[in-house]
Amino acid sequence: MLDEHLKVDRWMPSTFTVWMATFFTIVAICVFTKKRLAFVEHCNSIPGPPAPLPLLGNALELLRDPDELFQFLIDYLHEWRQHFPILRFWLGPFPIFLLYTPEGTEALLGSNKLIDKSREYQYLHPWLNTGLLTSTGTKWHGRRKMLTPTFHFKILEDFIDIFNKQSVVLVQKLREAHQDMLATNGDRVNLFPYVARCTLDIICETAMGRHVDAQLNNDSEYVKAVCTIGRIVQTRQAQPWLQPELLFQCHPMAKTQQKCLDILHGFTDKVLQERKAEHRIRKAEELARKENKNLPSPSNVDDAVDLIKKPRLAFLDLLIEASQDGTLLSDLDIREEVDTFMFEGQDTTAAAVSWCLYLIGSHPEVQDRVSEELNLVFGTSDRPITMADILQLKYLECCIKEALRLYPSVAMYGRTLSEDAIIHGYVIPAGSTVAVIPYSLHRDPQQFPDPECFNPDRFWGDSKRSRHPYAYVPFSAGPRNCIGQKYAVMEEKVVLATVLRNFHLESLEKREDLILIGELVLRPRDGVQNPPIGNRSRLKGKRLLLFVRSAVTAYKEINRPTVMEL
Ligand code: HEM
Repeated sequence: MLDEHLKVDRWMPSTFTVWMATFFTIVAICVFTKKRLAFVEHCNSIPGPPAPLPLLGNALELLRDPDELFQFLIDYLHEWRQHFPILRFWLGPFPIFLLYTPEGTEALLGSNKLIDKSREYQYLHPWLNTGLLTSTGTKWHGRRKMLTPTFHFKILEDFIDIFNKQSVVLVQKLREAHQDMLATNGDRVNLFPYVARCTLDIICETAMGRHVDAQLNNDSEYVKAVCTIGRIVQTRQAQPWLQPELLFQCHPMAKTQQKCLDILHGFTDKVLQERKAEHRIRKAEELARKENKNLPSPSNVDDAVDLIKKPRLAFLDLLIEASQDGTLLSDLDIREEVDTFMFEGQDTTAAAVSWCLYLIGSHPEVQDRVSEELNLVFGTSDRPITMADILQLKYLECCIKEALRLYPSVAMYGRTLSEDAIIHGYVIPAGSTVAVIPYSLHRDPQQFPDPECFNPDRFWGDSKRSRHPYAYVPFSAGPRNCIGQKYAVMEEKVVLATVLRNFHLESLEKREDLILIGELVLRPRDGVQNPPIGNRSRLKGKRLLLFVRSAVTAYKEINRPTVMEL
């Protein structure tokens, strides 16, 4: 009995211990509060609106309908930039600093140290894990070095066939949509999903060497999963209560996400195993051929690229090659990179192509010049587009660049600072989120006079020389710029040229009437039809309109005028 009493006593803290624990807790709270107050005071010395509520900051001002949020932010920045070069907001207890000047953008993106992605990217982790887009530190450095050769010009050249093939399907699908529309006495078709399915087919074939045939079969499980998971990520980014993992797991969306992940990862894993088997056979054949013919080994990079480039390989094959039988990259490593390409390479290009079509369709004089250029390069032939053609389509390239200036596909990208950074003379403390807003940056009147005007000539010839190197960053810039930039511009050129060789476009919706949504990509609210998440289905209205006729009048009949929606 006594023994038991003593046992209990041993576990009871003495009064001294309680006093010490209380004392240290109070000291810790005081130190934390002092530090926090100094941090808040410091952040508040950087230009920004007052934070009306201590814990919520400016969150309530930003808690708006998604239809309004992007426009609100842009309008706010437009006013703010007249007075200050940087904008600080408080998102709850976290400060976020927005950049929209070339100098500020250079300070962030030009740094080799500030390469950590911001918190918002973590919702991509279930799908992409930590691939090139979401990784950091030594992992990112190693991967970037390893993946750069897979975007070599000679390898991209092989993809032109795929760009051509899928663009032709797009034209065929637009024709069918046009016919359906006539048959149902409609006057418009939503163009954006057609383009999105085309870019999905392209990235799937170039990244994995497999067809998902999104254009021919938009009921595909994989296609639906890609679209749905994109919606889930952007929903979580916009809704703070879905961000903590624990709360998210209680929401039905978590189940939907798991279903999508099973489909997406299952597909990539299956293709990976098939391609690895094909790779082994190819290697064995290559070895046999070499032994027979005693072929010399490659003497420089170009020869080496030549060697791995035949027959046409997808990015996945190049990763298998680079993995050195799993010693440098495991199957999981390869999967996260392929999934990253699938994510980064689809919506971004779909938005870029669609915006460019919309803008060209709004400016007849620009469209005339594009048509002239197309006639010059292709005459009356409807042959596929070659690399030589792509290099000649200079004015079309200016249109692509100017469309990306006005409507950059990635409306915002952010970093978490791993150390203090000095931007415009302000010390931005380590741990903060800093984001570049290309939409505003690209409208700096010093760099782009009359910034709202769609004028592709801004990019003609040497005109970009007079601009700050960080004034135009649709593909980001510095060490973490877009690895797929060349691929994207080549793809855009082929898709646009193919559509414009077949249709004449006329946009009916005025730019000032568009409602912009800045989610994973910048899109017009009523221009994209996404599959619903779970049971929620959103029916889209009809906003961005394109008036479509036959394009190259020299050799194609002019169809009855019709109207298409973007
Ligand atoms: C018009 C089309 C595209 C645009 C506007 C675009 C834009 C961007 C931007 C702004 C970033 C930086 C994001 C950040 O810092 O968080 C980025 C990164 C990246 N992009 Fe693209 N992109 C496009 C197409 C593509 C394509 C087609 C691919 C692949 C096939 C691709 C692959 C990547 C990857 C892997 C990264 C991460 C690079 C790194 O962190 O090292 N992108 N892209």
